[in-house]
Amino acid sequence: MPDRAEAAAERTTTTTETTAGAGGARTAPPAVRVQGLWKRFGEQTAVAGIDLELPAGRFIGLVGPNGAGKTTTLSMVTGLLRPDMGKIEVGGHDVWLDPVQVKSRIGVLPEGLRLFERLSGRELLAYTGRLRGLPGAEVDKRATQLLDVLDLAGAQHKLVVDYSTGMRKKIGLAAALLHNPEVLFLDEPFEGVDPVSAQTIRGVLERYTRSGATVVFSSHVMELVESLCDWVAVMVGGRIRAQGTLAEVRGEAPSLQSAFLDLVGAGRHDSGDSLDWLGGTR
Ligand SMILES: Nc1ncnc2c1ncn2[C@@H]1O[C@H](COP(=O)(O)OP(=O)(O)OP(=O)(O)O)[C@@H](O)[C@H]1O
Repeated sequence: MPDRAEAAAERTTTTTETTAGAGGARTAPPAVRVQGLWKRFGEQTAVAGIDLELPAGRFIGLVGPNGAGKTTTLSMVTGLLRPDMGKIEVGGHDVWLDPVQVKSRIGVLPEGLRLFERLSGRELLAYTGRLRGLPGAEVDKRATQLLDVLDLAGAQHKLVVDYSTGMRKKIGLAAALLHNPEVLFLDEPFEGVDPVSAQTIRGVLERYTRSGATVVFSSHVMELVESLCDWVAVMVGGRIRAQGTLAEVRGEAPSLQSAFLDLVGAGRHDSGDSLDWLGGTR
């Protein structure tokens, strides 16, 4: 009998969606399609031949333990890191053969976000908007709205170098959203963000996906993924262990956290009992 991890892996679904148009049913490409993706760093295999099909218009969580390969995967999918092997498409366009098409359609908030530190928040948005080819007046309007919604209006003239971790995440998110991308990729967007700002970011992202756009974000925080995402991919040791709707991946487990612990085999780890010298009387 398969264990819960195997059963969840078997629940993996293919999710090319069909939309009914005036001329009848047509197949919309998935937001992201990954086939046979590999990346090695020397002896270390970070991503071991994964296939992924992320449906459009969903809030998608990419979850996995430390070192699972999430950042490496997102870096390859967003055109920041060249794969050793494999094919990646975003909205039907090949990321590495058609990079301009892809980059005009995506927004990215990468891990270890590097920003133009000597610009103010507003200048950063103005610069990003012009790089994206938006007219100046439109950039001004959108920047003002984003700064307001993300509660950065008061800090808009401060240099980015002086921003806190959470403020950096928020200005990075504003820059990633400015051109209204079809797919938004976020690596740990809530890390270092206070609960009030997290709620604001959440509201912005929920509104964005309701309009038909796709969010793909990586996180370790299962409660967050469970409350935000309607579609989940679980990565362990460079491989995809399960992908599908939240309900499919959760299966019979009481929570995503519990399904995740089963999938990563957490029950087989020493949970600290061997540290018998730690604590107690000295
Ligand atoms: N530039 C690099 N050089 C060498 N090894 C790397 C490099 N980048 C990643 N790795 C290795 O690849 C594996 C996957 O790393 P990655 O950062 O993609 O994992 P992750 O799932 O994002 O982890 P975390 O949740 O801890 O951020 C790890 O073993 C890591 O040490």
